[in-house]
Amino acid sequence: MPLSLEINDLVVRGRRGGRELVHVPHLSIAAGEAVGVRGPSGAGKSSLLFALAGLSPFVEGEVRWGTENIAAMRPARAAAFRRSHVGMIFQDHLLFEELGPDANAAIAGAFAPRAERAARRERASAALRRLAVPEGARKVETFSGGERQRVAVARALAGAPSILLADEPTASLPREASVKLTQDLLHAARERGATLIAVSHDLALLDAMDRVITIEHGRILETVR
Ligand SMILES: Nc1ncnc2c1ncn2[C@@H]1O[C@H](COP(=O)(O)OP(=O)(O)OP(=O)(O)O)[C@@H](O)[C@H]1O
Repeated sequence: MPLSLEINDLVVRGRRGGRELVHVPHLSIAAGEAVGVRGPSGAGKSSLLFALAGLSPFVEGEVRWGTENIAAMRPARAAAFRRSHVGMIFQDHLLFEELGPDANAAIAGAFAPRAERAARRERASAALRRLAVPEGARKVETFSGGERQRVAVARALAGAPSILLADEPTASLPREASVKLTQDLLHAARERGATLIAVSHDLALLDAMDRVITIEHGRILETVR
């Protein structure tokens, strides 16, 4: 189910009573929209992304996905919401080095009920094939940067998410590979009607988005369509 995002009076802090890392008075993103987030290092882009995923412990205000305010959820509820709706691609991938691509991509289903586990494995394999990740039992520790990035994308897609949150998904990839990954990511999001929010410095990626938001010092400076 496609989900829109509505942010109201969002403040993210690194610790209780600490300084504001992010302050967004208002932001609306339509269901199925693809939005890029850019800004200098330390601007608060990752902090915003984590808050959107309900992964920041010190938030005030509303982060409403559809009718649900993830900023007000207890950690266990937020985790359940993420499992059902959110696919995340982290800046440093966070892969399990000792496992192969299939196990990595399907990992979130490891503790799911049997039927869901099978469905997730199926979607993980389909995503790996479509992203042309080398098959087989090789551990991902032997994978190149681009291959690892594609495993991380496949893992995000394996949960059939309605929300895709990506932190620098094309970082450190050569131009051709980053263009391809951007296309794959957009295609996967559009196919599902998923809302895509991608933090990036990559101009080609930003250019491919419906809208680009610029953040500086934790504040939205401008929005360009
Ligand atoms: N838990 C925390 N406690 C205190 N400060 C934090 C915490 N997490 C991040 N920060 C600070 O908040 C600011 C924003 O960090 P963030 O990682 O969100 O920036 P970014 O825009 O994603 O940067 P980059 O492009 O370098 O990844 C930085 O100054 C960072 O040092």
